[in-house]
Amino acid sequence: MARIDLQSLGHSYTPNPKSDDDYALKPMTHVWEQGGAYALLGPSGCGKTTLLNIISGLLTPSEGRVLFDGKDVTALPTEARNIAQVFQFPVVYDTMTVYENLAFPLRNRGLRGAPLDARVREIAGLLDLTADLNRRGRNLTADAKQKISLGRGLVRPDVAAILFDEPLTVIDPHLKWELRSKLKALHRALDLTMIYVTHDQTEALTFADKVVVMHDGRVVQVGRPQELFERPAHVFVGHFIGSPGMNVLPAEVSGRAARVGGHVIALRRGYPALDGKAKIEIGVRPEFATLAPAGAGGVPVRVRRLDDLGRTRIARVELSGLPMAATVPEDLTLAGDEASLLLDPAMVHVYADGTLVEGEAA
Ligand SMILES: Nc1ncnc2c1ncn2[C@@H]1O[C@H](COP(=O)(O)OP(=O)(O)OP(=O)(O)O)[C@@H](O)[C@H]1O
Repeated sequence: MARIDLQSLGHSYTPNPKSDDDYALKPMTHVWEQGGAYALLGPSGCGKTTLLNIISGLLTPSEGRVLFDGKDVTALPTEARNIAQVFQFPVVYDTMTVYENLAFPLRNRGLRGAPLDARVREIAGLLDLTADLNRRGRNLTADAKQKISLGRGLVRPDVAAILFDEPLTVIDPHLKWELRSKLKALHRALDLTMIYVTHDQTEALTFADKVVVMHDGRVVQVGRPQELFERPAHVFVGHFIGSPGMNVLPAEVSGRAARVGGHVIALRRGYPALDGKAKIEIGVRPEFATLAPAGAGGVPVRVRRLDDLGRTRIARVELSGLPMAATVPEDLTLAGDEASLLLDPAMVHVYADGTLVEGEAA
């Protein structure tokens, strides 16, 4: 296991980058703590694979350094980095048994006899593969093969880190949930540094203690799932995480008030004069915007639609013509399309050019 330091790390696929746009990974500094469960989350093309390939040694960064436990590994190839990787598609030897597949990475490291046998059986047990140990790889389903790939990634106790690149892509939807929870349990049981790349927020939020959210080649927030939900550091995080995502509205902010289309919205924190050139917005998640009968206080809105999402009902409303989503309390009945929106001031955040502005505490 290792702590991984990324120091002023950036990558451009073009030889002489001139502007930020030329970087697939904009220069950043970040620490992956030893034993942590991290997810690298972001949409297609945001730079996840580029970053993962730099950590694994498949790609040499155009700028900056990668350190494993303080040792500079930037120029070392994958084989010299002592990491395990699990890819989207299973890597399983068809002619070998499940046991041999799991034992293979250990044998390669010189392990033999009882310690090898104990570790193979431990990992097989954790992945529910004990009954399959004597079956050949070729006779297994895609799901089972990917479980073995996971096992082969997890089996070596001495790895600096295990890198997972969208490992559940080929897994049947109903098994995904099971494997996701299992990976989380495996992380607890095995105390390994794990980095899990995905574009799927559910996978990231269930697996990781800390999620690194990427957007357009930049790390926009590193935080626990709850922090990403309650305090998105960037409007992108607000949109990307949550369903529906955070409401973002253009606003004028001064002191403890935001003005949106002539209505005043109270803020928990105070804001100094904000840069006149920046685009100022407020963001509030639907979970912290509650619909109430017209005249109940809050800001007046027009209800356009109610969506029943099973456990909750979401209202699509307009505030001064701006679309928003809000939570509908179970017992609310509306007469007509006029209503009020009650916003939790502690959960209304202010953004300048997309980035969270820290207000002054109450
Ligand atoms: N070998 C390459 N040469 C030039 N540009 C590349 C290369 N690989 C990736 N890119 C570009 O770098 C950017 C980041 O790509 P990357 O594959 O790292 O993103 P990603 O988040 O992993 O996306 P996906 O989930 O689709 O794999 C994209 O604009 C992509 O087109």
